[in-house]
Amino acid sequence: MRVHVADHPLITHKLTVLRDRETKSPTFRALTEELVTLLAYEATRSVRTEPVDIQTPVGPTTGLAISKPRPLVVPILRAGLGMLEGMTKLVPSAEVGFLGMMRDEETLQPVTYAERLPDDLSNRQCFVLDPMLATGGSLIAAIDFLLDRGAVDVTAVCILASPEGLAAVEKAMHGREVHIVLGAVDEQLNDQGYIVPGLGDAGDRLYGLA
Ligand SMILES: O=P(O)(O)OC[C@H]1O[C@H](OP(=O)(O)OP(=O)(O)O)[C@H](O)[C@@H]1O
Ligand SMILES: O=c1cc[nH]c(=O)[nH]1
Ligand SMILES: [Mg+2]
Repeated sequence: MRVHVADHPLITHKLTVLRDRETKSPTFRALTEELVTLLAYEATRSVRTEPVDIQTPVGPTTGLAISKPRPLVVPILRAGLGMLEGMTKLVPSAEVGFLGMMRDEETLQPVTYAERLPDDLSNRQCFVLDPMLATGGSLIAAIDFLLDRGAVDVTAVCILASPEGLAAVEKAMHGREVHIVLGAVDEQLNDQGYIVPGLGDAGDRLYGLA
């Protein structure tokens, strides 16, 4: 498993405002989108391309374009939805699939309540979006879902992770190649499975519903 923590003062600045409990939903949503755009730049570094012949106003040349089949972007509802716009701004040709998951707050186990993905993901590059990698249960379930459908290449884009969650994902992957791009790795999980210092409940802060 490859983990890349994006280290950039703009990301750190935006994360600080995002974490602040005084930051209200409209600003939280805007910052989430901006952060994803910065993280997506790194996450798409190995997006597959193919040569294309074009004519510039001056003459012919061969450039590179994102190859087919198109990359698949999968936001994990609800909080991952707040990251979708930032990602598709950068990769407008991407296809979008959806996974609805909620963590049972007693057991901390993920429950999948919705799925809308292509049946056959063989030969697809997939980008999973979820702001919070806490125990890792939701991300492990999402990645397993994609790999079981034949995805060959999975990159997760998360805003924050806990060290415990990252270790859990690594263990669950059994050497299968996944890539995780993060804004920061925080100190730890608390007894309720929240990332500390974290930013609280990302879904509630984006959408304001419990
Ligand atoms: O790593 P884990 O311990 O599985 O926790 C992380 C998950 O928890 C949050 O979703 P939540 O279950 O709160 O659903 P929501 O997005 O609808 O708020 C978050 O967006 C992740 O999906
Ligand atoms: O800190 C956390 C943990 C899980 N889900 C969140 O939204 N925040
Ligand atoms: Mg939530």
